[in-house]
Amino acid sequence: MILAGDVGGTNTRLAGFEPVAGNLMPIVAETYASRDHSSLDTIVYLFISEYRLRVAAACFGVAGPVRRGRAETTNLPWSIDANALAAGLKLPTVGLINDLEANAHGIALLGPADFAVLNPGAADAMGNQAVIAAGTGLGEAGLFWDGRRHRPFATEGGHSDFAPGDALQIELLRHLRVRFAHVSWERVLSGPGLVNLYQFLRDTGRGEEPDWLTEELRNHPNPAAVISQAALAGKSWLCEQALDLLIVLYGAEAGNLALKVTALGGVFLGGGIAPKLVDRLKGPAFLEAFFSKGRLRPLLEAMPVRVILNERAALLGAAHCAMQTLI
Ligand SMILES: Nc1ncnc2c1ncn2[C@@H]1O[C@H](COP(=O)(O)OP(=O)(O)OP(=O)(O)O)[C@@H](O)[C@H]1O
Repeated sequence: MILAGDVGGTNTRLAGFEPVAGNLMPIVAETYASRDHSSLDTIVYLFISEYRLRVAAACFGVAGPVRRGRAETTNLPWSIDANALAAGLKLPTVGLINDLEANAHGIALLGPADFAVLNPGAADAMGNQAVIAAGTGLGEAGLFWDGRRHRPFATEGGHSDFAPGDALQIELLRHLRVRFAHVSWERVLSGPGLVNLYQFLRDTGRGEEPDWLTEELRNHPNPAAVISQAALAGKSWLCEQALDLLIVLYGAEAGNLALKVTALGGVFLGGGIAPKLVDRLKGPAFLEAFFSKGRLRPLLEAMPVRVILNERAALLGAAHCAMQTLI
């Protein structure tokens, strides 16, 4: 059995796959609330004992930078050590990679039904690719095209400086600088980022917060979902403004990443938030922000842009990396 993990600030997804004729057949899968557990190791041993798995190879994609087989997860108080996991699993090695790198490995294993197309791009699109994923945090990765295949690499681009694009966003940056010494893209483009956008609009007098919303935001464990669901249902003008701003910022930063890796082979939106907002992402605001890069606009228009709808993309990518160690 191949054990794969996608370790995020909110969700830790684990799955067991059987390699069948070079393909990965999913056998068992489970999603755990990351914050309910003290470490990844605890969840891994729980999963293995629950399903009585015999693990031949393992790889985990984790939300944070990985250095020399170790990772401190950015939005969780966890330290992950590949050697300790390997010893616990009685394996010679365990793969530990960034979760967006795992996502990037997973893209080649998906089919057309796993994507929603936002921009078709050039018919002969080829070259580097990029993945950007807003979730609990903001992950970004590139896929270098070596002339024969794509080679994924992790970045920490989500922690680069937020660059405002208009007067409202300049005001947003000023507002957030009071709270955060460093205002990264993650502070405005993620689940907690949506809450920051909403609070900015509310606290700068852009609209009234009705009592029912105050109540829901106070009591709900997932305020980002409250805001986006109220926006999609047309129940709150303030929430709609916050969601509209998130969509514009998603387009702007996806375009920044696309320029940085010259992603003529395509840009992919991963993570848990994009699939919930596909209809909004298909509206004109996302692509307009993606394209609006001055003289390079035609280059961006040639790039295919797709949302990854399959929530197991990173798991598949991690499983694929683990399978390579068996060959
Ligand atoms: N309907 C929704 N609209 C907007 N945000 C949402 C919605 N539902 C959940 N979220 C937010 O999505 C985030 C979780 O995303 P995801 O499922 O990608 O988690 P994750 O893999 O643990 O994250 P990461 O890998 O970024 O650490 C949470 O911050 C949550 O508040």
